[in-house]
This record gives sequence, structure tokens and C-alpha cells, in this order.
Amino acid sequence: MLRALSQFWRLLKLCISGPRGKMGIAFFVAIVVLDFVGIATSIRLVHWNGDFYGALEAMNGSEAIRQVGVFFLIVAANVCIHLIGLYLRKMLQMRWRRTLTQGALDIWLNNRAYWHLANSADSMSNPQSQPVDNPDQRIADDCKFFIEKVLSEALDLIGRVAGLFSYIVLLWSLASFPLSLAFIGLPWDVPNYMVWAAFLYVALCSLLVHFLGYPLKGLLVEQQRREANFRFALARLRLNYDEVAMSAGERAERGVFNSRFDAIIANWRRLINRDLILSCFTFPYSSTVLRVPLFVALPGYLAGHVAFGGLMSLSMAFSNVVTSLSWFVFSYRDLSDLVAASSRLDDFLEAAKAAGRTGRRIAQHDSSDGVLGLKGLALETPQGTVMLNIPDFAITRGEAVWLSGASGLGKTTLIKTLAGLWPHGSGEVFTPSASMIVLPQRPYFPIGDIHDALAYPRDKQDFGAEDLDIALAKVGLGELADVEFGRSDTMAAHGLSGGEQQRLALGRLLVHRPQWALLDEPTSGLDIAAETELLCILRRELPDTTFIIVAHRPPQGLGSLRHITLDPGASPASLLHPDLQPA
Ligand SMILES: Nc1ncnc2c1ncn2[C@@H]1O[C@H](COP(=O)(O)OP(=O)(O)OP(=O)(O)O)[C@@H](O)[C@H]1O
Repeated sequence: MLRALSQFWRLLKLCISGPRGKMGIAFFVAIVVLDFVGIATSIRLVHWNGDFYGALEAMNGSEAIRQVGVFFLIVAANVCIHLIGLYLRKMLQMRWRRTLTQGALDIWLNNRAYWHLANSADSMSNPQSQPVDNPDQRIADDCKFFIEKVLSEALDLIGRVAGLFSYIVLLWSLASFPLSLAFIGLPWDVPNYMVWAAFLYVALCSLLVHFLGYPLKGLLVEQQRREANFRFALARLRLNYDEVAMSAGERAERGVFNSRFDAIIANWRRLINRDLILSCFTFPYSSTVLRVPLFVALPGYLAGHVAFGGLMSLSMAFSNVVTSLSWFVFSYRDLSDLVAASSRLDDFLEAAKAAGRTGRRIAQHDSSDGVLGLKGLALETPQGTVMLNIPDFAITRGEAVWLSGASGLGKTTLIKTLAGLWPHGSGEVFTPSASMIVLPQRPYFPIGDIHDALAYPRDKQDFGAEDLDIALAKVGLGELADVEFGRSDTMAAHGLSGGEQQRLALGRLLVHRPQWALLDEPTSGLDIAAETELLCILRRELPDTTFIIVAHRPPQGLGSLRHITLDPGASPASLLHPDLQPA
């Protein structure tokens, strides 16, 4: 319970962070005030009944006509209040969803938490057990769901609490007679026993509901996880349709879809059963809540404390108190949904915050002399297994360096380390404070057009469209400059070959003109002639840039090339730069 409340509070703090979120509090207060005004107009309508029918009974025509006018005024006020309240509610939903989503995105992206989450030892060893599966669902669905539920439940609760006070006052005055327990041998009178009975009755029922419905939260969390897993499998086919079709993998894919959907059904069954068990209590409860008060008031009636008409008013007041108090019982299912969503979201955000704080065992220093170097570097997997001991080396500005080594040795991991990403291992890395671009083995292109792809990760507006087209032409993709890339989820969707994708990625270097370029097998999809032509262009256009290239064959076209073999048995000292010192 305390855990749920603290999760809840952390998420609310995110919602009300920043001026936009704080302004939401004003919206919330306005909605509550409007709700109260709405209650007042409803009460006015009750009084209007008396006035109108009184006028009819007295055959007072002018008063009756005046009451018709009053009626329309009350209804108009009610409609205005309702519509303004509804509008403010939607605005508030939008405002708080935006602050919550922005907060979640910040946490996920800051310090590359998204990367550390995916590469933590735990997520590698058992992705199923992680509280951070499907971050996309947490950010897109759970943020939306949390805000919707929290607003509806909070406003419902406030309305009920406000109503509760007035009904308790009424019940207290109506049911002032005591309950004598003498008939069961106890010489004790319980004054205003109906008020206490209302609280006791609802407290016991709430406990029972909680006992019956407690497993719902876990089942709802699991249901969301399985739904997201199913959706993710479908999305993977959408992204990899070419590869699946070429492997004729429909049956295998169908098998994955079926097993994930079966998992949904299995948990759904458990959810339905639990819902049924809960409804076995809540359904009769809501049907009897209007009758039980009559039975509770009977001792007072039988003892002659109250007349028959009084009995009816009493039971009416009692059932109003019980109905208001029963918010927990009636809302249990919705509250379970809310607690499940806040637990999913909060677990994810806490895990992302922790991942963003992941300590580095590989020390990263700024190099004082503009040299990139390594000292005593040993790479490890996230699980702590030694991957590769790297010989010490230093690379100066303008060099072209070819890194080679057996497949699976750790070359890509070394590039990630030089880029300041890989934290697992020991040793020191010295990086110059200069512009650097890293091209991964599998080129990545953002959602957008070909200019977006070329300018990534910067905005295409930062470069002129003409310069972008020139760069495209230089890497041999001039004809793509005119292609309309309208709806593009992936560049592959537009039929770019693997080699063309690599050309496009290399085109980024011409646009960004970095001082350092770390390239992981950037030309593996090109023939030697094309590779030579492209690398020649890069060297010519970027004469001062340092190229560090991972490749299985010597890259052609970069001019004089220094070769560093990543061989765990190599002697490190011969490669160490003499001036290499921490900044
Ligand atoms: N996130 C990770 N978790 C666990 N093991 C990893 C992770 N990333 C890489 N490895 C392992 O580390 C080793 C080196 O991987 P890496 O991709 O760096 O090799 P590589 O030398 O670039 O290989 P290739 O030449 O085939 O591209 C591999 O055995 C790989 O399975």
C-alpha cells in the first residue's frame, strides 16, 4: 500500500513539474469548484420542484410561469458548468499527459539510459523478468492511462467526500436514538449507532473487497506486458518484412504470434476468473446497498424511536452515506487498473534513472594534446566475462587507422568504448574534445526524408538543401535527391540496397565534416572499386579528419594507413604514444 502511494506520488510530482504542470493544478482546482457549483445547481433544482409544484397546487399561474423561467435558467447554468468542466478536464488531461510524457522521455534518453537498460547484465540474462520490458508501451500507453484514471478517480473521490459530509450531518440528526444492546446481555446503549454502523459496514466490505481483488493488480500488469509483447512481434515483422519474406518465414512468424497471443489469452482467463470472484461480492453489494440500511434502521423503528416515514428518510440518508463511503468498493477494479499502470510506469522510470547513473569502470579522460589513446584497456561483457585486452595505442589528428581482428573479438565494442558508450571493463580512454561521428555497422536512419537521413543527428535545416544534394551526388546517390520520401518509417522501405545505405551513411561525413570519424565496417556492402572511390572522396574532402575504420580487409582509398591488429597476444608497449597522460 505504502509502495503504491509512493509510486503514485512520484508520478504526480512529474505531472506537476514545470510551469505547464503547475498551471494544471489551477485547472484542477477550477474543475473541483465547478463540480461543487454543479452540485449546488442540482440542489437548487430539487428546491425548484417544491416551488413549481407548490405554485401549481396554489393555482398561482404567474408564479408557475416565473418558475418555468427559473427552470430554464438553472438548466442553462447547469449545462454551462458541465461543458466548461468537461473542456477543462480534457485540457488538464492533455497538459499533464504532456508533462508526464516529456518527463518520462527525458529520463529514458538522458545519459543514454535507453542504451544502458538494453545492455544491463540483468536484461541480457533474463529479459522476461525485467521491470523495463516494452518502454514504448510505458511511455505511450501508461502515461495516458495514468492521467485519465488519476483524474477521474480523484475527482470522483472529492465529489464523494464533499457529499459524504452533508449526508453524515443529516444522518446524525435523523438517527440520534441509541441502539440498546441489553437484549444480548450487555448493558450498553450505542448513541447514533446508525452512523457508526455505516462506517463499520463499509470498512468490513472494503476489507473483503481488497482480499478478493488483491491479485488483480499483478494480473493487470502481466496482461499489459503480454499485450505489448504481442504488438512488438507484429511490429518486428512490419520492420523486417523483406527478410522474413525472403526466408519464407511466415510459418515461424505465425508460431511466434500464436504463442504470444496464447499467452495473452491464458492470463486473460485468470483475469476474468478473478473479476468474477470480485463481482460475486461487488455486484450483490451494489444491489443491496439501498436495502441494507432499512434493516439496520429496524431496531430503532421496532423500539419506537422512529415512525415509519422517519424510517424511510433514515434509510435514505444511511444509503447515501454508505454509497459515498463505498467509493473504494465500487472503484476497486478501476483502482487496480490505476495501481497497475502506476506501478508499471514507476518501475520503468526508476530503472531508467538507475541505468542513467550506471557507473563506468572504464575511465574516460579528455586528452590534453588532442590525441586519442588507450591505456590498459580490457573489455568485458555486461556479465563481467573478459572479452578482449586491447594493446595500448595512441592516434593523432589526421591519421587513417585500420583496426582489424577476428570476428566476434570485440572490435565493435572497442568503437563503442572510444565513443564513450561501453562502460564494462577496466582501463583508461583519452578522447580529444573535438567533433566526432560514429557510424555503426548497421546504418540507422531516422523517420523522415533523405535529407533528414543525411543530416542525422542534426536538423536538416542546419545545412542548406543544396549542400545536402551535393553530398548525395558525391556519394553516388544524386538521383535520390529528387525522390519524394513522403511516409517513411525506414529507409529500407524505399528500397535502398545495403550498399546504398552505407553510401548514404558515409555522406553524413561530408555534411558534418567531423574532426574524428569512427567507422565500423562502413564499406562491407560495397565492391572494392566503389569503396576506393568513396574513401578517396572522403580523404580529399576531409583532409584533416582522423579516420578509425574497423574492417576485415584493408580499406582502400584513404592514403597512408596505419594498421592496428586487435590480437589479445599483441605487445602493448610498442604502440603507446609517449605523451599520453590524463588531462
Ligand atoms: N551487449 C552485449 N552483451 C553481451 N555480450 C556482448 C554484447 N555486445 C557484444 N557482446 C559480445 O562481445 C563479443 C564481441 O562483440 P563485437 O560485436 O564487439 O565483435 P566484433 O569483433 O565487432 O565482431 P564482428 O567482426 O563479427 O562484427 C561477442 O562475443 C559478442 O557476443
